[in-house]
Amino acid sequence: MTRTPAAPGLLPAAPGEPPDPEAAISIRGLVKRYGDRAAVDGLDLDIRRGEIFALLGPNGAGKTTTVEICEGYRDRDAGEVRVLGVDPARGGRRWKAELGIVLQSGAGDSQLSVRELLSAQASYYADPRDPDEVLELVGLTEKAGARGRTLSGGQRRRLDVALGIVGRPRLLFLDEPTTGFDPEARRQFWSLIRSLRELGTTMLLTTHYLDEAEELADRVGVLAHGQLAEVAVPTAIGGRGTAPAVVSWTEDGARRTAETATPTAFVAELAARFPGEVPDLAVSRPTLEDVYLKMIGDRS
Ligand SMILES: Nc1ncnc2c1ncn2[C@@H]1O[C@H](COP(=O)(O)OP(=O)(O)OP(=O)(O)O)[C@@H](O)[C@H]1O
Repeated sequence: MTRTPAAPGLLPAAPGEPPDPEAAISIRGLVKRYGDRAAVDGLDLDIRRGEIFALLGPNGAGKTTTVEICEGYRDRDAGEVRVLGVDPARGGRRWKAELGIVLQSGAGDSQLSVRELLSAQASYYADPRDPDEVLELVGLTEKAGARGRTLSGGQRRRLDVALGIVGRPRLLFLDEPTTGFDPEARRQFWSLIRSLRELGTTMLLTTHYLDEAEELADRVGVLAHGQLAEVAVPTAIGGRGTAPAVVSWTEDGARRTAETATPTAFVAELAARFPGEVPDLAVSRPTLEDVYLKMIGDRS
């Protein structure tokens, strides 16, 4: 099979070819059945080192199953999987130490202080990050002495992330990381994730927040019925990059809209009809949420 040249990190997974040893995660023909139902049904996926990859999909699509197989927590029925070059079914302690896992359920109920929890976690690793630096990175320095159970929901999630990264993982799994965050906390969390990317951490993110995927991910993959419907950069998925723009404005007291492939020319013509500003002018393209809902709808 020939591959089309693409920018690094954009090559599609190649069904039928062996797993890519250079990839952070390489999956070929993955199948996982529960009874006679396939939760994952022949999945091919490569996640490049250093990228943030968002795995999207409706409830029950197979995201958690896929991620837990990659983490070594679930077995598989068929297919090949390599995570940092190792089959997760046979991953030992050294391999596990290179993974960071931020689960949905927090670790915040402890009687230990935030710093004690982090120091305890750091002690499991050969080359951990300095717990105080991690607290700074996640914005919890002021809570270092607080007991886990006294933290707010958003602070607990930050603590979860801190626990996930203190071992200096090369690959970080983030499962619904910002559920329950207020808008400001989400923005702060996003900037934390970007800082981790700059430090070279590969991240696999599962989220139901499409704006989050759009903000953070280098590529997104849409999973439906245990198969990948599409993998692309967020701006191109579902034909977004070439979809017509929708121009809307107010004229004669009514809201007008028009679809056009040449919005610049359209707006120029429109501008010529009005003496000043075009009232309430807006130009939009389909959002990631628009195309995602269409893709999911087409497959249900
Ligand atoms: N331990 C299990 N036993 C039986 N069926 C399971 C088990 N775990 C998952 N399933 C089924 O496999 C399918 C995929 O589940 P999975 O948890 O991977 O989906 P998901 O994409 O992570 O969903 P969500 O967005 O709701 O977390 C679902 O139909 C689910 O009911």
